[in-house]
Amino acid sequence: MTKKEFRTTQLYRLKQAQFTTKKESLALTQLLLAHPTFKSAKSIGITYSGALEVETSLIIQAAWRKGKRVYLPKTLPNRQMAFIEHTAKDELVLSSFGVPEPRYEERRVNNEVDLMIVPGIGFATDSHYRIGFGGGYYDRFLAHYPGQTVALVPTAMQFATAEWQIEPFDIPIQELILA
Ligand SMILES: Nc1nc2c(c(=O)[nH]1)N(C=O)[C@@H](CNc1ccc(C(=O)N[C@@H](CCC(=O)O)C(=O)O)cc1)CN2
Ligand SMILES: Nc1ncnc2c1ncn2[C@@H]1O[C@H](COP(=O)(O)OP(=O)(O)OP(=O)(O)O)[C@@H](O)[C@H]1O
Repeated sequence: MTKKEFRTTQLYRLKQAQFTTKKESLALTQLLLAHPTFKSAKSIGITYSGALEVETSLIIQAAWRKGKRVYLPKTLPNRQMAFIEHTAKDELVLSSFGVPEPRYEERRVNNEVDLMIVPGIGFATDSHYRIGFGGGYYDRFLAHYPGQTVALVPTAMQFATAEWQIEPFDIPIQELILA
């Protein structure tokens, strides 16, 4: 299947499964918090979640409580992203994608966080390939990212093998945490 064809059917599936995904978010959050890579990370990159995704606000709060620094992506022209530090007091703006994003501030950029929690809409549990909403933001970003990558994968996003086409620029995720 082309990525475009896969996205069409997968977004429909995720809409049907959205309450199950939200329920699975709590268990996935607990698995992440117990994970050695998360425990040892001093800085994490994460997004605020959309309606079809694993809920991330509890992860962000837990990371702050444990003294970690939290970075959110600011999307930039040419499908680039910069990760900007997020603290409890700063205000966010709704991006065109529909999730809260920070304002760009050069002195708060860190594109080399210890751990990147990567969103997506489908993950292959054999090869760890992912497919996202189609912006190509993470493929571009991960090509130059030196840290650890992890994804939280609810049942509706799990595929034994990739049913979509894999392209040369696709980058597998190091660790999948499965609901
Ligand atoms: N919660 C969350 N935040 C995230 C992502 C994500 O997957 N999840 N992203 C993961 O990458 C980035 C935003 N991704 C985006 C993906 C597509 C479009 C976009 O412009 N879509 C067009 C149609 C796509 C196209 O160009 O063909 C549109 O909506 O009109 C924008 C942002 C950063 N933040
Ligand atoms: N490393 C890269 N360099 C240049 N272009 C890229 C790179 N990675 C992806 N692209 C471009 O981005 C487009 C979208 O890629 P793809 O369909 O894999 O997005 P995605 O992984 O689903 O989205 P996202 O990473 O934003 O969640 C591709 O058609 C490709 O042209």
